[in-house]
This record gives sequence, structure tokens and C-alpha cells, in this order.
Amino acid sequence: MMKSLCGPAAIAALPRDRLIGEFSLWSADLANMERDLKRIEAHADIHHIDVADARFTPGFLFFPDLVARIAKLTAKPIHVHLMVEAEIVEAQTRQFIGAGADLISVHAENGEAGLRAVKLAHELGAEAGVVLRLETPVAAITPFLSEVAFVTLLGTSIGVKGQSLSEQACPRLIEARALMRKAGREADIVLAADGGIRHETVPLLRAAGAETVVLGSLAFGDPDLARRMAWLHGLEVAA
Ligand SMILES: O=C(CO)[C@@H](O)[C@H](O)COP(=O)(O)O
Repeated sequence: MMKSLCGPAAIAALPRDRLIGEFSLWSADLANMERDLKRIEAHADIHHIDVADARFTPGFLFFPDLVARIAKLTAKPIHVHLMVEAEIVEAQTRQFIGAGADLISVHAENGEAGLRAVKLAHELGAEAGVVLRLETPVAAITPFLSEVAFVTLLGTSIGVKGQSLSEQACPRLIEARALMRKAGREADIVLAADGGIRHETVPLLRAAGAETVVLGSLAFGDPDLARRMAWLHGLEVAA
């Protein structure tokens, strides 16, 4: 399937006047990925692919050849979330951009190596973002703010699906937005919430300033995706 836009242009073209639906392919039926990609193609704004190294995270998730195959089956942008140790983040950035990622998000906990990976992503023609574990102080995103187009805050423990949203998730989004504003980048950066995305939590996250939610079971478990996405797109942000 041909993409009309790739890399930074694809990310810049995401809608900013409504909530963005980012679909987490970890929550697809992994034995029927092609079928699920066809089902969500008209509904997803962006695909979210979790990559985990079983060191930064409890287990392994996704790999470049699989992402390259997925990239051939969709025209939607691909966001690769690298949940990996600092020593491999640059190599993984290179490999997943080679596989077709439009946007690579690295963890702020990777420090200087994460910043180098962001620069590398740009050099390789991709967009870059930063992600934060739930337990890391929000201020850790600050060194990344001048460089990234996405800030993603985890609302649950890293690398485990099916969890409930932490009470800290909404205050942390508000804090992240204040830092984006202070850095003069509020209009340029998309603020995303990942983990614990449920029917009851999406309005709360939206009201706290989330512009994107990473949908797992809420999307893949819904038999009526058109209705689910119409509901999601209609949620207002707090004044
Ligand atoms: O990374 C995560 C969760 O941390 C998501 O990408 C999962 O896909 C979420 O699945 P659900 O818990 O919403 O079913």
C-alpha cells in the first residue's frame, strides 16, 4: 500500500482539532495481523508499535522484519515506541527506521543516548518523540522538548497491557503541557497518553490535555469501530 506522506510530513499532517486515534498493534490478533490491519485502516490515524528488549521491560515485543512487513500493508504512519536500554537505542532507531517507521519515540530515561537517537532519527528522515515511564519525574522530558514532535506519557507500568490507569496520569499530562508551553513548543508537540486507555479514562485524559490516546483493547475489542471512533473524535478538550 502506498503512503502519500512519510516521516515528519506524515506526522505534521495528523489532525490537531480532535483526539488522534493511535492503534497499538500489540493488542491486535497477532495471528491475524493482516486481517486486523485491514479492519482498522479506515479508523486509525497512526499505528503504534511497542518494541521491548526484555531488559528495560518485562518481555520482548516486535522486531524490524515484522515492522517492515506491517509497513507494506498500511498507508497510515507508523510510530515505533522503543522501550530499550540506552546502549542499544541508537542501533534500534536505525533498524526500525529502515523497516519503515515514520516516528521513533525513545525513553527520556535513556538520557544522552536517547538525545543522540532523536538526532539520528532526524538525520535518517524520520520524526522523533520522547516517552516517559510512569515513575520518572515529568521534568525528565525537558532536554528533549526542543527536538521532538511527540511527547508520550505512560499511564501504567511499562511493558504490560491490561492495566488500570494510574491516578498520577492526568496530573502528569498537565505538568508535561506546562513544560511544553514554557519551552515555547506547545503548538508543535503532540501530547499522547499510553496505557490504561478505557471508555471511562479517555474523557479524563482528554480533559487533562491528551491529544492522542494509544488504543489497545478499547479499539481491537470493539465490534463497532466506526461508532467508537466517532465517540473518540467528539470528545472536547478542557477550556
Ligand atoms: O503499551 C501499552 C500498554 O502499556 C499499549 O500499547 C497496549 O496495547 C495497551 O493495551 P490495553 O491495556 O489498552 O488493552
